[in-house]
Amino acid sequence: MGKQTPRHGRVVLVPCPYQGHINPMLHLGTVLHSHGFSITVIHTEFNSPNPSSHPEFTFQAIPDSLSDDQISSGNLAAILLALNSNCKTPFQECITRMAQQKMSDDKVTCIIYDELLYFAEAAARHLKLPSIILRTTSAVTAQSRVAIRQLKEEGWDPWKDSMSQDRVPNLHSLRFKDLPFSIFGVPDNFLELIAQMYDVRKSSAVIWNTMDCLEQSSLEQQQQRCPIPIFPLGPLHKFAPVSSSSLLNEDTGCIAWLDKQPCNSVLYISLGSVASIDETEVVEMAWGLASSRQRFLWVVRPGSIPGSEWIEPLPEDFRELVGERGCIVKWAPQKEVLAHSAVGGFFSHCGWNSTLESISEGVPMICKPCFGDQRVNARYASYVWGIGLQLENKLERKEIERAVRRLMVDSEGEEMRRQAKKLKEKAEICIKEGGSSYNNLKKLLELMSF
Ligand SMILES: O=c1ccn([C@@H]2O[C@H](COP(=O)(O)OP(=O)(O)O[C@H]3O[C@H](CO)[C@@H](O)[C@H](O)[C@H]3O)[C@@H](O)[C@H]2O)c(=O)[nH]1
Repeated sequence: MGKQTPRHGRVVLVPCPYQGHINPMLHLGTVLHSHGFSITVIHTEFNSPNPSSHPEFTFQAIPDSLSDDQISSGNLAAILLALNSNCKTPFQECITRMAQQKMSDDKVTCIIYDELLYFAEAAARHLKLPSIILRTTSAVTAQSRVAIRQLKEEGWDPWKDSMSQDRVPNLHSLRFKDLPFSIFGVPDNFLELIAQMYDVRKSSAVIWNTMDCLEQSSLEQQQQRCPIPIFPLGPLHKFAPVSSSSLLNEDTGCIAWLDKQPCNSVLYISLGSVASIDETEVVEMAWGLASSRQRFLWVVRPGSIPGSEWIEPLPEDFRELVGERGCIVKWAPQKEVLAHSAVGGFFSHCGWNSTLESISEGVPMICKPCFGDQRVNARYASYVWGIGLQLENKLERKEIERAVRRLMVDSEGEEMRRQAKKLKEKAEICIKEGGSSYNNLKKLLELMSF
């Protein structure tokens, strides 16, 4: 699709202040900017994105009134509910100020908000502006969140059954243990969030960072239930020129290290920006990696091992033993890493961005979901798409050693790599001219000429 001028007005983006949500929102912003929209990102003070990563956008912070105690509690559901009640007024005031300051040909024409920040929809209505939802998880996740609510209404206790291997009625690929339970906060908070997120009646459309080729039937089912149009535009990071929107500093030295490793020989390990892993499991992980005798690039986020600043719990003799065979960093340029020819596998928590990024580069996965939608993604990667193997239990060295060798050495891993390459090709077709995401973008742009 060629670039269009003149500009179509200003779109306000409202990202949820976590890395896995900021990334797809800013990628979407880049896509819209390349099609003639001016972009303003209105964000919370908490976890604010780095404006220098996108000099073509305008950034405006609004007060979020989160206390230090709330932030450090890690209780995501409570933080999100607080953001939704604290941010509506400052957000409205910010847009009103923008309207007073801007020229009339650059007025705000639309608000696009993360599904978790539904306050933006109420504010948009108050300001008489159209709003669009961005969904940053999979379509199956949406189906299964709604299923949790329905099961609850029918008298089941999904929290009690959260380790059950039984299949979920009407979602036959999933077991109860794959449902996207939140480990944060009380169930009632979680159910309230779900109810708000999927009440779409007052918005104009839903943009979804997923692809028809991955989730066609779930998307069709979602569209049947949804009174507004759904536009699957994934993978968004491939639609836009990749510019980093990292909240943490990326250690680019690991790319030089990868350059020295043979093709498909390195297992990349990362659990995303939120999940943590306890000290015992980290040590098990280390010894599992050591005895697998495979090369690895391991992201250990500072603070992600509770009680430690960084990798203090890793035994000294492990670090000596792996020597040149392993590289440990605090944060990596993940998309570049996954695209590197030396990377042959991804040990992932299966956050939706990581899953899409792995698929986009044809890299098979060892799936170790930690919470929420990661369980659904891990199940789909392993059981439905055949591009990964899932670790079902607490991390234990023998199981890790076996999994690493199955993926990186055995013919089973080769087969998953073949499957992953096929999905990569399908994803590439989605965003090319005539592909489903490409066509959906065209339709979205028509709708956005409000
Ligand atoms: O060293 C690293 C590690 C990660 N990333 C990036 O960080 C993002 C991580 O996103 P994701 O894989 O989705 O994981 P989380 O950070 O855990 O994301 C949260 O948000 C996602 C989208 O809603 C959900 O799917 C997850 O379950 C939820 O934890 C990705 O774009 C990665 O490329 C880096 O750039 N460098």
